[in-house]
Amino acid sequence: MSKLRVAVLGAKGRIGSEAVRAVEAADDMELVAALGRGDTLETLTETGAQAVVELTTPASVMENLEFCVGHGIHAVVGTTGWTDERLAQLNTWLSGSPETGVLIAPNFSIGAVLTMKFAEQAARYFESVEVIELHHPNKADAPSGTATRTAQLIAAAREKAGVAPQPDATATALDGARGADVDGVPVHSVRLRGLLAHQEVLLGGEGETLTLRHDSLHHSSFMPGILLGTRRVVTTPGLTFGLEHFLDLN
Ligand SMILES: NC(=O)C1=CN([C@@H]2O[C@H](COP(=O)(O)OP(=O)(O)OC[C@H]3O[C@@H](n4cnc5c(N)ncnc54)[C@H](OP(=O)(O)O)[C@@H]3O)[C@@H](O)[C@H]2O)C=CC1
Ligand SMILES: O=C(O)C1=N[C@H](C(=O)O)C[C@H](O)C1
Repeated sequence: MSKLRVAVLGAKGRIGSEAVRAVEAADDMELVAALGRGDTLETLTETGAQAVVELTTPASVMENLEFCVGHGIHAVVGTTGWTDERLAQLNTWLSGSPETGVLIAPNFSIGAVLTMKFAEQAARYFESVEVIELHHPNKADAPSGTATRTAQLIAAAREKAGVAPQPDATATALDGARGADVDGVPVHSVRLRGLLAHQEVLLGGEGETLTLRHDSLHHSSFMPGILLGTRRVVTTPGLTFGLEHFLDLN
């Protein structure tokens, strides 16, 4: 069987360099390009890349995806910074290339995806919920894409269940003391040397609390998800948001 021809964008970065090694080690894939900043995207067509793993920066990802989708190259995207406007733009590009698949995964770690799903399930049973994400200090964005997605899922589940806004009697606060407000869910960002990528979802009800915690201890934690996403995206046209859609969860 012929191998899937895969390219990595952001190949010199923290996660991109790990992805290069993971693709090289996968029996069913061939790494045809490993591109960094300044490298030409034409390399993707010249090398016949069928799928791209996009791990760059929010400032670069849209230009890269416009090229990939425009050339019918499937994409697996870990880069953060997704807004409704960006998703609409991407869908417009995809409508002009209906056989192309794009997976955007706020987090490729299976444990992190499950944490999001568990938080979504638990959200309607508790009065209060707050998210704390903790990352290495070189991370460019806050809150993390994972925390933003987690808060959005929680908020949607609570709205669907008709849960009242959570209690919070704060009358005065220093700017930022109560975190960022993501759809009504407070999200707190910690940046600390020694950490990689961690998240806690704190849920509180009458006389009890539930804490969901996930820790990515090494960039290898993201690789099974990247490889799974790459294998699946080539047969899944259109936009898929979240690795959970490829995990056969019910
Ligand atoms: N979904 C997930 O599971 C995960 C997502 N991420 C996300 O992935 C992104 C990258 O993270 P991380 O590796 O830590 O960041 P890094 O800064 O270490 O890596 C990004 C790399 O992309 C390069 N780059 C920038 N623009 C381009 C471009 N146009 N073409 C090719 N390469 C480019 C950068 O080059 P230069 O240094 O010259 O700027 C850098 O080498 C972030 O958005 C992060 O949040 C990270 C981990 C897991
Ligand atoms: O920048 C990182 O490191 C990570 N970014 C992603 C995010 O913002 O959620 C995924 C993971 O948390 C690691």
